[in-house]
Amino acid sequence: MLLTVENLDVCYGHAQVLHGVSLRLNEGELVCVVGRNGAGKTTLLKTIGGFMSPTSGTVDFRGERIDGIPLEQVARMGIKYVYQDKRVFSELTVRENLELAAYATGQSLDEAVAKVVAIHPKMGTLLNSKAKGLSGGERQILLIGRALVGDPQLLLVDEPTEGLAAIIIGEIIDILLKMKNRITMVVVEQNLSTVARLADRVYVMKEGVFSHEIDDKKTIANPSSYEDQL
Ligand SMILES: Nc1ncnc2c1ncn2[C@@H]1O[C@H](COP(=O)(O)OP(=O)(O)OP(=O)(O)O)[C@@H](O)[C@H]1O
Repeated sequence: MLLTVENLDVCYGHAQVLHGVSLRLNEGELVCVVGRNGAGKTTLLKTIGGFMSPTSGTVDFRGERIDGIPLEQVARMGIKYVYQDKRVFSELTVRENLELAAYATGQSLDEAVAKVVAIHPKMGTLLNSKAKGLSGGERQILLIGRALVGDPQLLLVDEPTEGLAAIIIGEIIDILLKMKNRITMVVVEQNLSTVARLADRVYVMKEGVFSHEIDDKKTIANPSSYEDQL
């Protein structure tokens, strides 16, 4: 098991948002977490990624406890978080955005550029463009490529298709499919047709609790069969 989350309780102040959440993830798997707005999906990713500490429960990564350890240490262990907000360093060029990621991980700029070009060759023609001029889809691709710099072992991807046009969503799904099996991923998604194409396993989150786990490929591919569980 690459990641084991056991009985996680997480609070913002006095408000408890996650209640006894447990999740396991094998190496190479792509697991989707689905649920309505406010269900607690982002909070779960933030807790795994070291941005928040649980009030109780544990997070184990490669057999080591990582809950409550400093964020930089979690990142160094090979867990990267792709934020929901699609924020890049907009005044910097694509190349400079990658340079920052390269610097932070000790990889060379060439290696960092190669990572993003490998998932989306067109990015090679945009290296000198300011990131603020990128489309929403290109920005998301830059963020995913940037997260791959340093060769993480686990990628936490928060709503990668949110706010994007259907044709771009298709491109993002193709990129995630290309990465599948090479890197283990937890992807939070509200768009069930995206989930149907991507997921090996699905957790349905409702009001801070995992209400269902779906591991049958046929069921996953037929989202209308589980949309009423959201
Ligand atoms: N910083 C915060 N302080 C207080 N409450 C918060 C904070 N962030 C989130 N919450 C609350 O925690 C609950 C879960 O939020 P979370 O963002 O994890 O849900 P989500 O399933 O990811 O939803 P979304 O799709 O809207 O991002 C919500 O009720 C939200 O209002």
